Amino acid sequence: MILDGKGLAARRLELLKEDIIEGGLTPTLATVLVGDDPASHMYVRMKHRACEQVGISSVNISLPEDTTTNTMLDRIHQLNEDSDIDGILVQLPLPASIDTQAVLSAIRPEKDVDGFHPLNMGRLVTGLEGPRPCTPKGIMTLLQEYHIPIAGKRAVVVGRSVDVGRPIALLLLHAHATVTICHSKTEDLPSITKQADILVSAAGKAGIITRDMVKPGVTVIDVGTNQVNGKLCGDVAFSEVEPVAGAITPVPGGVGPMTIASLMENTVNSARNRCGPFM
Ligand SMILES: NC(=O)C1=CN([C@@H]2O[C@H](COP(=O)(O)OP(=O)(O)OC[C@H]3O[C@@H](n4cnc5c(N)ncnc54)[C@H](OP(=O)(O)O)[C@@H]3O)[C@@H](O)[C@H]2O)C=CC1
Ligand SMILES: Nc1nc(=O)c2c([nH]1)NC[C@@H]1CN(c3ccc(C(=O)N[C@@H](CCC(=O)O)C(=O)O)cc3)C=[N+]21
Repeated sequence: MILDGKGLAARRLELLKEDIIEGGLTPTLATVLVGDDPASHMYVRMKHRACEQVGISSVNISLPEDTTTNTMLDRIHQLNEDSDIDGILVQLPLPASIDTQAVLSAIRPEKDVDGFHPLNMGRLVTGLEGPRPCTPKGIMTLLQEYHIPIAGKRAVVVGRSVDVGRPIALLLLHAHATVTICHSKTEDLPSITKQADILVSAAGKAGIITRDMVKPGVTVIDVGTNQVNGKLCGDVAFSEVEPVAGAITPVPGGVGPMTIASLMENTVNSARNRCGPFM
């Protein structure tokens, strides 16, 4: 079975559009984009297009590659103070000269639609309500929509980044999976991935998950977005893994659109909570 993230995301955006109208909400998202990496520009454009589609106002702040951490902090501060702005997204990665953690920590937690602020990360660890990182949130929505059993199952996450690997491992743990996190120092990766009932690959390495590394019937979530000869492909060797998998996300059309739908949901939640913080 193919897990159709593109279709599900489109349905979620339609529902969100109705929620915005019914709630009389006027959500506004601000994106901050530094430098001229074409992929980052494309992703930010996609986010603004989704905003337009659901009725979220959006503004983009583009800054040059040589922007300093202090200038970034000033801009974040202005957005924090601007009562018209509900959500702030700083497109990652930032140039190496900018202190990413300092920037993410400067965003008011109530406006942190990526869920990357340390306070919101703490809420994620403890299981308190709060904005969840968009890609992991989108993956959980996809698993729930397709009624993939999680409780008691073995989940293996390949990748331990702060934005994807760690938070998806925690969300799966909260849903009562038995979770293993793998990374570049993991020894004998195939022996671990073969145990997975749910395998999430967020390594950013085209084709690292092959047929011999998975158990028949596994649910495969492919987060990877890799450019190979000008073509977008995931971490999973799709054509050989798909026949043995019970369910699998395609790239494109899987996790990516769900990430954007989650961002829209987090922005609307911020607008709903405008009068008070997340509880
Ligand atoms: N579709 C979407 O919505 C999104 C897609 N992405 C994509 O997902 C991928 C991962 O993103 P992100 O988490 O930010 O990337 P990072 O580069 O920050 O993290 C990659 C992780 O994978 C691990 N890793 C790398 N190579 C291997 C290997 N051969 N075996 C085992 N583990 C390995 C690294 O280990 P170590 O820690 O030891 O270095 C690291 O923990 C990228 O392709 C990115 O473009 C990201 C966000 C959203
Ligand atoms: N602060 C921050 N938050 C993010 O959420 C964030 C980020 N920075 N930096 C980069 C990554 C990457 N990311 C994607 C979003 C959508 C698609 C997506 O929709 N992809 C389409 C394909 C697009 C195409 O055709 O190339 C798909 O998979 O179907 C992919 C990747 C969000 N990220």
